[in-house]
Amino acid sequence: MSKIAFIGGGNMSSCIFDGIKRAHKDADDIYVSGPHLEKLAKFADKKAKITTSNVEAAKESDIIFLGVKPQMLTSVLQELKDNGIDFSAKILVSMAAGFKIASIRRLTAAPYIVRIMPSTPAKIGLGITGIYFENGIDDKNKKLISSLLEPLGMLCRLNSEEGINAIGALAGSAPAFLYRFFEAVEHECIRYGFSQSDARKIVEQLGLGTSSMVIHNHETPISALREAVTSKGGTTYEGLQQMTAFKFEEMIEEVFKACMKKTHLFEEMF
Ligand SMILES: NC(=O)C1=CN([C@@H]2O[C@H](COP(=O)(O)OP(=O)(O)OC[C@H]3O[C@@H](n4cnc5c(N)ncnc54)[C@H](O)[C@@H]3O)[C@@H](O)[C@H]2O)C=CC1
Ligand SMILES: O=C(O)[C@@H]1CCC=N1
Repeated sequence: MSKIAFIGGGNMSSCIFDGIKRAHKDADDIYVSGPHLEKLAKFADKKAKITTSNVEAAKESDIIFLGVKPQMLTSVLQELKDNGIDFSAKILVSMAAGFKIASIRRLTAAPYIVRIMPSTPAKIGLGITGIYFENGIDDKNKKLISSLLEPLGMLCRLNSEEGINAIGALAGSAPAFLYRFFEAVEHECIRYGFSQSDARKIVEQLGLGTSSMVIHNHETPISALREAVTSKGGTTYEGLQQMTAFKFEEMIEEVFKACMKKTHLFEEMF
């Protein structure tokens, strides 16, 4: 097994780390670095080598996952470069939104760079992870990196970095938008007299039942599933009319546009 490091031990690194540990029982000695050793204790409990030195983690590894926020990545890469890390035989795997391969290469001169875009449901093996391999990464390494990410759920191979940007919005950010919908329904449950605990259970079952209906009726257009709920002259129709009046589809379009705009702004900044 190649030696693996995570620079930054936050949410996403933790999801990927756990996935690797689930699927690759031989993946010992994974390095995780971050500024606060106490915050890395959960990795140490799972036999990771934890350190406050990004340089040490990078030096000791063949595959380096970059798990810091985009705003931190320039200084982290600069630090590695300034400390003499030789990237020529290493693979950098960046999960940062809006941080292009060209920018990573400018800072490191690394020849092998992969961009990935995970999502938090990866924590329970139900994520969607976008992956973009640049030319130059051989099939063996493509297979290896893919095998590290497959435990996270669906792996979506993309042909461009713009594809990574899109999947970042459509799959990376979208859980936040669905949570916002769930929060609003939970709020309505309470308005109509349900306890907080019952409201939560209703939202959980609503999400599970509805997405399961979509999955179990794979050949059926989602619009047909909606129509099956909407009795002619009935109550659902009135609710949907309100969604139309509030320009629901236009709102969703604007939501994703805003994500993409920020991603492109990041790309110009870094
Ligand atoms: N949270 C999400 O749903 C998704 C996040 N991403 C990307 O994943 C990356 C990480 O995001 P999260 O895990 O959500 O953030 P996070 O805030 O949970 O993790 C970032 C980690 O970096 C560490 N850190 C800060 N400065 C550092 C330094 N100088 N050296 C080493 N470590 C340092 C922090 O202590 C923290 O543990 C970001 O680039 C983000 O764009 C991508 C897709 C989805
Ligand atoms: O909010 C963000 O910037 C990251 C990228 C996709 C999901 N979370």
